[in-house]
Amino acid sequence: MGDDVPMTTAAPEKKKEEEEENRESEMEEMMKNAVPIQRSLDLCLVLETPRGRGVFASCFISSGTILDTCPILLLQPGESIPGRTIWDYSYNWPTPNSPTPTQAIILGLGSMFNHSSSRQNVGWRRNVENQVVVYTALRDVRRGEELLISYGSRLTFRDVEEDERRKEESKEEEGDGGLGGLDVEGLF
Ligand SMILES: C[S@@+](CC[C@H](N)C(=O)[O-])C[C@H]1O[C@@H](n2cnc3c(N)ncnc32)[C@H](O)[C@@H]1O
Repeated sequence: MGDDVPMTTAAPEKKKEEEEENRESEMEEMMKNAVPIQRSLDLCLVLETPRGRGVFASCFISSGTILDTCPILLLQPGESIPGRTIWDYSYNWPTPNSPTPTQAIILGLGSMFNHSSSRQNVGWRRNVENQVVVYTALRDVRRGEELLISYGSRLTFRDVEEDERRKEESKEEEGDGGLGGLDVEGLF
């Protein structure tokens, strides 16, 4: 008994190492398909604006900054969702095997960008392969300015900018003047 060599811990240790190596190579494999996410920390959500909730610059943002990379929820062609509201948060999305585009719900902050016909300062681009939308500052943006995209010309709601324009026009006719933009710099 005294001369017996005790069982070493080498076998379980080796097994552990192998498992760790396997985990690492599985992870490496998985990371080959990773989509890089770029986003700015200089954004905030303002809850009550004439357009509802909106995304604003909490610091100066320089032209060309990637503001966010948002994943999407792709709907099936022809898929219908009861209720209208969700469609206000969807974009047309090309589908490889279908002649007609389907709809995609934009997840994250992407769904919070409001529309402007004349003062948009954010551009967006679909990355169809990775199923993300990338939002980029089109010009320098001041702290406190709202970040606005274009939804195109077929709006499903009454555009506050139109109302503002009409108000300004009637003011101009009365001898007042100037088109104002929403600016919440005082809030920060
Ligand atoms: C994608 S959501 C944007 C986030 C929305 N403001 C919220 O609070 O959830 C689109 C909706 O925002 C509102 N909206 C966006 N731009 C607008 C604008 N220029 N005038 C009025 N409402 C606007 C409309 O209600 C529209 O259906």
